[in-house]
Amino acid sequence: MNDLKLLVKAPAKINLSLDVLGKREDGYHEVEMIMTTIDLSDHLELSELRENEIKIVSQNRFVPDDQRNLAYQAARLLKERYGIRQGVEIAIDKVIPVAAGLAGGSSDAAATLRGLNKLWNLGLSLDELAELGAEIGSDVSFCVYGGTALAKGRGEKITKLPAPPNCWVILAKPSIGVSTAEIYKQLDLNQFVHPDINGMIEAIRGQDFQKICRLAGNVLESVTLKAYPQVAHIKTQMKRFGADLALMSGSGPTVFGLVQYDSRLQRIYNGLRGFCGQVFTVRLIGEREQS
Ligand SMILES: C[C@](O)(CO)[C@H](O)COP(=O)(O)OP(=O)(O)OC[C@H]1O[C@@H](n2ccc(N)nc2=O)[C@H](O)[C@@H]1O
Ligand SMILES: Nc1ncnc2c1ncn2[C@@H]1O[C@H](COP(=O)(O)OP(=O)(O)OP(=O)(O)O)[C@@H](O)[C@H]1O
Repeated sequence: MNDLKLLVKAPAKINLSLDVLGKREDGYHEVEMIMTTIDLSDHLELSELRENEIKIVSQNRFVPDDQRNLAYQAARLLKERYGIRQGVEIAIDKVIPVAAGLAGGSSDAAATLRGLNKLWNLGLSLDELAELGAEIGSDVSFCVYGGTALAKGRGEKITKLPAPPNCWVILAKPSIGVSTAEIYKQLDLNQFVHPDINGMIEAIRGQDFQKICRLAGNVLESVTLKAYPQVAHIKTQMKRFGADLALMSGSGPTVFGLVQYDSRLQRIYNGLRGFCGQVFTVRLIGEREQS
């Protein structure tokens, strides 16, 4: 039987910069990334259950409905850490493509942490939720805060940044999924040029759209573009159709384009729709939402 319900939004992220500094002893890589949230969101409905269980409901067949789901792991972590005996049903209306490089699962986990903090009156701060999030996955801490940030360490050390200048974001995802672990594993640290992260921070602070486009870079492209030539093709076409920037997000395979003026949007969208599985046109969110 259901009692209280809460709706929570879980927005996707893109990486404006993604640099890898080296491999760590724990098997992870030391990264420096600039991440920003975009207006493409999953919607979660959290409902109290009388039974002491975590139930995942989703219509999307690629979303696991058991402990493999990152939202499940978030609920279990809070239950164990704070001795919660109540159950919860987490209904996930999946909008963000799965295994796409857009942190869909991580954002669902972060939204679950934020939502259950309210539903169960835990009184945790965003910083505390972000620290818990790091136990679930490297992108979860950023997703707890949202907005725009520099992420260091294995991705969990977050420094807030201002929102980039407003623009359109075109997302193009070919119909393949990419394993993040596999891409990191194949990365050759001598095979790429490091993006200028400090320059990118300056460009964001200075609201310089052209400089942002010039300095954006993702070293994981050195692996994914070789392994999946269709991703490289999308990048080339997106630029050709008129995007100011075309870059892969995370470990891919989604490519995002930034476009400042509406006049070019339709042309790029139509061009990509011709050959690419899923195409979305959205806005940057850029600013943190209040918890
Ligand atoms: C590619 C990005 O999405 C960019 O935002 C993140 O770096 C990856 O974040 P994520 O999917 O939350 O990653 P996790 O679930 O923590 O890790 C998945 C796998 O990716 C590799 N991994 C991840 C993060 C990192 N800094 N170094 C790594 O080598 C590890 O093999 C790990 O087992
Ligand atoms: N809530 C969830 N939504 C989608 N996938 C999930 C979820 N929980 C677990 N997964 C599993 O995680 C895998 C990666 O999915 P996800 O959409 O999070 O990847 P991603 O966007 O590439 O993540 P990142 O950008 O953080 O590397 C999926 O194949 C799926 O099995």
